[in-house]
Amino acid sequence: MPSPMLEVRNVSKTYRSIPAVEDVSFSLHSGETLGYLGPNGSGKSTTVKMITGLIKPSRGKVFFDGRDIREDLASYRAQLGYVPEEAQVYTHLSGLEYLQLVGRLRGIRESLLESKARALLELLGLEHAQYSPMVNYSKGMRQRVLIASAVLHNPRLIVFDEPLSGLDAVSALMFKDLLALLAREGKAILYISHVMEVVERVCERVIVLSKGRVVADAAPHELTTLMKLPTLESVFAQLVQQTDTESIARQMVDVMKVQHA
Ligand SMILES: Nc1ncnc2c1ncn2[C@@H]1O[C@H](COP(=O)(O)OP(=O)(O)OP(=O)(O)O)[C@@H](O)[C@H]1O
Repeated sequence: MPSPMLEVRNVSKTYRSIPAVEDVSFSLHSGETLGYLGPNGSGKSTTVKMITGLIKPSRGKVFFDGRDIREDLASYRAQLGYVPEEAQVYTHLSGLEYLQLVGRLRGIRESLLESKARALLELLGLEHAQYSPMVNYSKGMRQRVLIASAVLHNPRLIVFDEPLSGLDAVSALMFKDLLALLAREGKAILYISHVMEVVERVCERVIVLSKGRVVADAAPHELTTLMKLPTLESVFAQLVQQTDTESIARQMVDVMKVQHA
C-alpha cells in the first residue's frame, strides 16, 4: 500500500473543555473518495476545519504527504481545494470576477486565469450569468461557482462539504461524474454529506462519526453485509443510535394539532 496523501492522526478538539472531536484517525490515498458521515453535532465540521488548517487540533496532527500541515500551511493550502457547506460568496462580484479573485489569491498566472475561469463557468452552465453580480444567482448557481473555485488551481486533495446542496438534478449528475473523473485523475477526495444514497454510490469507503468518535471505517457494502442491513442509511441509523424518528414525527404532529384556547 502506498503512503497516504492525507493522514489524520489521533486528532481531538475540545471547546471550553467540551470535546467536539475525540481521537479521530484515518488516512486518505490518491484516487480515493472517502465519505465522512455523522449526525448533526457529531464533529464533521470541526474535523474539516482541522484538515483545512482553519483551527488547530487540541491534540493530534494532520499530515499531508507525510508532513505536518501546520509546518507550512501556505504550501499545503496550494494543494487543497475546498467547497464549504455554506455558499458564502462575495455577492457583489460576478461569477467571473469571483473566480478571478480566487485564482489571483491562488497565484494563478493572469493570462491562464481568465481562460480557465471562463471555461469552467461555461462547463457549469453559467456562461450567460458570468458578468452578473452573484446576488442575482440562485443557491445552485452559487454552489456551482464554489465548485469551480475549488478545482481552479488543480489541487491534489479536495474537500467537499455537502456539495450537492441546492443543485438541480442535472447539475448533481454532472457533479457525480466529475467526482469519478477527479478520483481517476488521482485526486484524494473527502466527501462530507447527509445524503446516504449518494455517499453509498460515490464513496468506496465511509467513516461514520458519532459524538466526536469514529464508530465505523469501511466500504459501504462491508458495513451492510457485516450488520445484515439493507442500506447504508439503516447502518447509519443503527450506528449512531438515532431515536425513533417516526415516533418523534408523530408527536410533533400531535403538538401541532393542540388547539389554543
Ligand atoms: N466554536 C465552537 N464553540 C463551542 N462549541 C462548538 C464550536 N463549534 C462546534 N462546537 C460543538 O462541537 C460539536 C461538534 O460540532 P460540529 O459543527 O463539528 O458538528 P457537525 O457534525 O459538523 O454538525 P452538523 O451536521 O450540524 O453541521 C457540537 O456539539 C458543537 O456544539
